[in-house]
Amino acid sequence: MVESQVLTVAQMRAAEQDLIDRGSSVDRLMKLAGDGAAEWVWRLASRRRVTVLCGPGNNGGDGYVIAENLRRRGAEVTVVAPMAPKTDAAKSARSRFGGPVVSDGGKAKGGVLVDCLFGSGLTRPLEPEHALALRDLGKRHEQLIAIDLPSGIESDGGKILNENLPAYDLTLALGAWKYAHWRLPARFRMGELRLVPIGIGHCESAARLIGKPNIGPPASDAHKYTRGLCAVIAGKMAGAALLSSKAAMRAGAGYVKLVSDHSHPSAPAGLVLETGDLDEALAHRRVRAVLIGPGLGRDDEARSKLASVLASKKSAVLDADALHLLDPSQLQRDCSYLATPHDGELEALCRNFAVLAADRAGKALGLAKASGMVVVAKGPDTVVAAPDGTLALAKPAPTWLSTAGTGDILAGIAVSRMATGIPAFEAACEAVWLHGEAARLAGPAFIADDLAHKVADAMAAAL
Ligand SMILES: NC(=O)C1=CN([C@@H]2O[C@H](COP(=O)(O)OP(=O)(O)OC[C@H]3O[C@@H](n4cnc5c(N)ncnc54)[C@H](O)[C@@H]3O)[C@@H](O)[C@H]2O)[C@@H](O)CC1
Ligand SMILES: Nc1ncnc2c1ncn2[C@@H]1O[C@H](COP(=O)(O)OP(=O)(O)O)[C@@H](O)[C@H]1O
Ligand SMILES: [K+]
Repeated sequence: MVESQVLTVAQMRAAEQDLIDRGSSVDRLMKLAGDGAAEWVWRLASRRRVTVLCGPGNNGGDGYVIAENLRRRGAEVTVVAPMAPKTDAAKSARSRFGGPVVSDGGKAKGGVLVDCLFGSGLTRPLEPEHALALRDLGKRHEQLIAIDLPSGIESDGGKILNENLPAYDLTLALGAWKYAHWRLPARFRMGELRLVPIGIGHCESAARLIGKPNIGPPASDAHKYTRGLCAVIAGKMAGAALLSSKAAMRAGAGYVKLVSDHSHPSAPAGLVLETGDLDEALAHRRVRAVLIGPGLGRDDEARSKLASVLASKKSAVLDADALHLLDPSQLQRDCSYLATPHDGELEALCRNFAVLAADRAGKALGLAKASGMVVVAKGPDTVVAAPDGTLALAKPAPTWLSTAGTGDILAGIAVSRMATGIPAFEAACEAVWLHGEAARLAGPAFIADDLAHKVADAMAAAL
């Protein structure tokens, strides 16, 4: 879906060029973008005075289109342009604006500031005088709207290039989402996000935004085995694998087995406990997916359990300690693996698989390619990467997830989705969405046990 694609600057330029090759023009796209954005500004301003801060490039050009649109509707608009327009499209948009343009925004104040200083073309930090002007104007306006991106943000990486820049109430993404709209720290400066369409088509290599999955109830002839049997392998810390099992029981699999040497007196009655030989448990033909890692430990016994899981050639979710113990040569060809590292585990895996990359998305993609595993690089802005280079970005999840045991829940959901028989990448994206939704439904200050219970409600929301 076009609305869920997330583009790099290079992909955005190619998509715009594609539209131009089909008969559009930069001026026409700028008019579409500016008029679409003006609609939002008009509503938010509701007759208050508007200041539009315009830069030298096409982001500034959008600003002149917005300003003229508002002026024609009768709004009181001032353009502040500390730099003259440089691109042909921006110059021509400037020439069509019939209102006042000042180069110094020292006196400008009002209801709404529209930031069109720089957009996706920003390649280096703002000059100090421009950063200062933006900061001062931000203080003198009641509400701030960023066009395409807040100025001072790097589009592909989501980095904030200048300190003390304002936070926005609304950011209007033009044509398509850029990475910065969904990456940290940029995301938290943008306020509400809205997409203004300009006719950008489907881009094959684009990353996608993880949205609500369409899961559906079990088939009319379903039974527990057709829905999928998954096995969770416990280790040293009994609680972690139990948490994973509780989440797995609520995430779609028809049958969840906890293979453990512990007694688990608080386990739900519906959870099947297996205490016998691990290789025998894994050999059962109905076991469709296995989870190993939560609470596993890192001793010889843990190492041997991991070796058994990998030797069984079952589809597997590898989490926590299993990611530290993993030897690249243990991964079997033609087996489906899903790894769920947090940043520390991702670092260790990248060292182990000789992957060099700067950010979480780059590391996840590099690791997926080098290992053949689907990688869920989890954190405040989780990404999912597949070995073929497909990338999916999660929308921000509640920060209450930053509590012990929530990763065990994610791994439990993931193995349950995998046990239903869907491909690992889809299982990973569904798991990330269900995990975030369960956290939303759990409200503030939940503990991992509460989160496991809310997985059923998250499933209900996806039906
Ligand atoms: N290309 C197109 O067809 C369209 C582009 N659109 C707009 O165009 C924007 C991208 O336009 P541009 O590529 O012109 O880039 P910007 O307007 O974001 O930046 C302008 C130019 O300033 C220079 N620059 C970069 N960092 C700077 C700094 N720190 N200080 C001073 N100068 C700096 C660069 O040469 C950059 O190209 C998008 O964000 C969007 O708002 C929209 O109008 C829709 C159509
Ligand atoms: N600040 C945050 N905002 C949103 N989600 C977070 C945040 N911190 C952690 N999470 C999520 O919580 C989970 C934590 O997993 P992990 O670090 O493995 O914890 P544990 O090992 O204690 O289970 C991950 O899914 C991660 O994406
Ligand atoms: K901007």
